[in-house]
Amino acid sequence: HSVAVLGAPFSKGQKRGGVENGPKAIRDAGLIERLSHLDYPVHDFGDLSFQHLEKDEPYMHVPFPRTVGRANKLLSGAVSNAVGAGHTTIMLGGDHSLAIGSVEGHAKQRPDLCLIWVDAHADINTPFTSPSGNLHGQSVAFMLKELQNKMPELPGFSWVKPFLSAKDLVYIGLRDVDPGEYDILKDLGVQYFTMRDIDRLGIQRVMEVTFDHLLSRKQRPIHLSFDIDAMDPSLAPATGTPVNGGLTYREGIWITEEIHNTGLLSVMDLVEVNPDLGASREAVESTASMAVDVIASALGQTREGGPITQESQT
Ligand SMILES: N[C@@H](CC/C=C/[B-](O)(O)O)C(=O)O
Ligand SMILES: [Mn+2]
Ligand SMILES: [Mn+2]
Repeated sequence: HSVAVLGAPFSKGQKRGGVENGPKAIRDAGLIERLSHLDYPVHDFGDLSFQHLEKDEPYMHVPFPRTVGRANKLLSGAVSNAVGAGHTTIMLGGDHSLAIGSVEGHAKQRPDLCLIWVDAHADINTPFTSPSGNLHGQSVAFMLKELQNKMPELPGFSWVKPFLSAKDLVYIGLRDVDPGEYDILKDLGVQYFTMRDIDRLGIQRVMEVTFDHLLSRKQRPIHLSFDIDAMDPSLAPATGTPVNGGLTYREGIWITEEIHNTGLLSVMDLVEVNPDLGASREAVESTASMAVDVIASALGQTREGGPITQESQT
């Protein structure tokens, strides 16, 4: 099958300028060229253009709700079309509020999808539990059926009907979870692996348990929502909410190689690359290059040159 690349230059899910330049930074790091070496056609759909609404007062302490809601409605349609056309779709962010549109649009085509959220953060605050009000820290709360009665009617989001069950979600890389998020994760029994869990179990076991949890009853499409801040800040410094003690390069690439090997990857988000936040040009380039490596390995690029075969895994 073919690959579609879709840029989403958007930043209003949080307050730090520059993340809207993420798609360009990732492209400038050679994404399309790298994907051209893989064995299927790549269609670059370019970048979506988002309207910034003039009147968009905060709701409670949540900034730009209508702008974020509108952007995600547009993105949902674009992702739905790309998946419907048979493409494995790569969405380049932009901040992580874009996952609302990306996963919702994917679920319109593949309602049986499961979601693997690789991130230092859980992004599962409601407007009531959020310490910042920033919607990039609330994305998952809009998706979950079990949180429907905990969510207010946010202006701009009436089009979003919760579509995901807590059992269809797994987190990998958590290390900065707010108290309200912790309560939600525990109440809903969400399967998650913190960085401590990864140190205890090792990344191979984490992926085995993840796939057993999500795929053992039946194989189904995977939505991988990869926040670049899951990686250790030494590897991805140019991002809005860096947290020490992140994934090593090899852990990050193990995750994406294993997801590729399921043959079930359908949509991948790569978000939160903010080229304005790198302390140097090298810092920006290493962050964007990390993003390209993560995407390329999720799409089949291997470290041993050819396809990863059974014997090479022994
Ligand atoms: N939990 C914090 C941080 C949110 C982080 C969002 B990110 O994972 O998309 O970077 C908040 O809700 O403000
Ligand atoms: Mn995130
Ligand atoms: Mn994050």
